[in-house]
Amino acid sequence: MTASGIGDGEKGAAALWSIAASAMFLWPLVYRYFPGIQYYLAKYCHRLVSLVSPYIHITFPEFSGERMKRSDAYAAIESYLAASCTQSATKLKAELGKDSSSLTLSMDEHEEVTDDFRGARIWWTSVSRSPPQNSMSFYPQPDSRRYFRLIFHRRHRDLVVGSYLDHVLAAGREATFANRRRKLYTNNPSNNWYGYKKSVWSHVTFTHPSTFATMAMDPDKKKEIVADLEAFRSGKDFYAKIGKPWKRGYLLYGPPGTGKSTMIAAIANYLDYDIYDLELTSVKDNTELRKLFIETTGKSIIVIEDIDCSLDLTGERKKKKDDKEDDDKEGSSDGKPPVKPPGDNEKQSKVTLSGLLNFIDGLWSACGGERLIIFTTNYVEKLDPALIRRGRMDKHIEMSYCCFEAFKVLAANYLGIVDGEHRLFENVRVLIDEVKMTPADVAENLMPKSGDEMNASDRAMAVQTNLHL
Ligand SMILES: Nc1ncnc2c1ncn2[C@@H]1O[C@H](COP(=O)(O)OP(=O)(O)OP(=O)(O)O)[C@@H](O)[C@H]1O
Ligand SMILES: [Mg+2]
Repeated sequence: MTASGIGDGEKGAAALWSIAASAMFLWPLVYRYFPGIQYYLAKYCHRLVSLVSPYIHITFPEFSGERMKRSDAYAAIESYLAASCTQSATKLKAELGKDSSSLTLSMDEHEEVTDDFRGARIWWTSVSRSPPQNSMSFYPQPDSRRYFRLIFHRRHRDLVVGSYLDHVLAAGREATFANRRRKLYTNNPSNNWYGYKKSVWSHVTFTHPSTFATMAMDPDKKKEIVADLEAFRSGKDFYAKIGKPWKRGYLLYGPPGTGKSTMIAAIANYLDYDIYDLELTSVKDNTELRKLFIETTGKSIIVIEDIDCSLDLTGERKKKKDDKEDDDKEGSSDGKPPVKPPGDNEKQSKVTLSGLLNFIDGLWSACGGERLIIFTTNYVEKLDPALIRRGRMDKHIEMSYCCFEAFKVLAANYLGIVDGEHRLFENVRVLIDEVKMTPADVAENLMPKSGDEMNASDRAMAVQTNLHL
């Protein structure tokens, strides 16, 4: 019986091996004649599993909206998992944290962690799928697609969908904001020759030290600006109530060296916002401008410096042979002038004034909210009134020559002289109103020139001498 049993077992094993070998042999043939079979097999297997499995899967892809924009939900989940679940993860990735001295850990790809919420156990997996590689292609391969997968038991469905996901998104957003290092973005030049571009913005960490305390300007004006920023920051409900998108436009105008760029840095530091420094002359057309806008995040400042140099507002439009064909639909009909980058006609940007107006307060400008848009110019009178009317540029701030109050701030910053207690201050007070000197010029005179050679008095004297000239 034993012998016959062994014999049957051997026969069974042999039969199994022969079926497996036949399957292995036949599979390429089946695959060849029914190329879509893999898809159907996977589909029906999945259906079968979901019929018997009590678990529900939800995926959160990194890019949504036809890959136009990185998903906020994905970013929030990434931060949430980094903050609350990395203890149990064994594969982690590290990045520099907010102050650049400590490292922030987050979940690496293909890692799984668990989370517990009001008695329910939840599994999170980070997945990355590479697209099929085409070794013969001249074009760069697209990036891999990443997503988070959430798995939980059916009986927790209401809890997870109703409360847990809200909790994850809220905690994740908070963690993102607390951990982030502020960024200074600039727009990448238009598509390269094969039309492929990874991201419309590139960034560096924003570390400008300017603050309102170091800004040299009339103190009343300073207070007014700070109050305006405060009202904006806390005005979410108010903007919703009056039916306006949560954004505000600032126009900073004045001669060179009066602190317009310094003011932008001070505003960003005060509000703790990112800066998007938009180089308009390298934007190809209105469509690209809109794309750039969509890719900006909330709590940010969009800056266009020297707007008078970016847009030709004299109305003279260079006629090119192929102008008609090339004109952007939105821009060509209104006869508004295009942006003229200096020099190179071939690469001429086709952003129009109407495109820019749309960018500031068209329908798209409402995406996201909590954004300041700041224009700077040396020649406010050159700008089209439509561009700077209230509603687009809500607050006009004149940055002017150095007044005595501003000088006192610079003296305190550069020389450590507080409350105007210096014998030369009376002379400066009289002279500074007579001579137009920019804060940049005053600051340069107050800079120590060679180590400790020059003391505070000498530097104050240098300012006075310059005022006499
Ligand atoms: N109001 C100010 N308060 C403090 N520092 C100032 C001020 N204005 C100018 N400065 C100093 O002068 C330098 C140049 O100023 P800034 O670049 O802000 O001028 P700007 O108005 O942007 O000039 P431009 O029109 O040429 O761009 C700054 O680095 C800063 O040190
Ligand atoms: Mg500037």
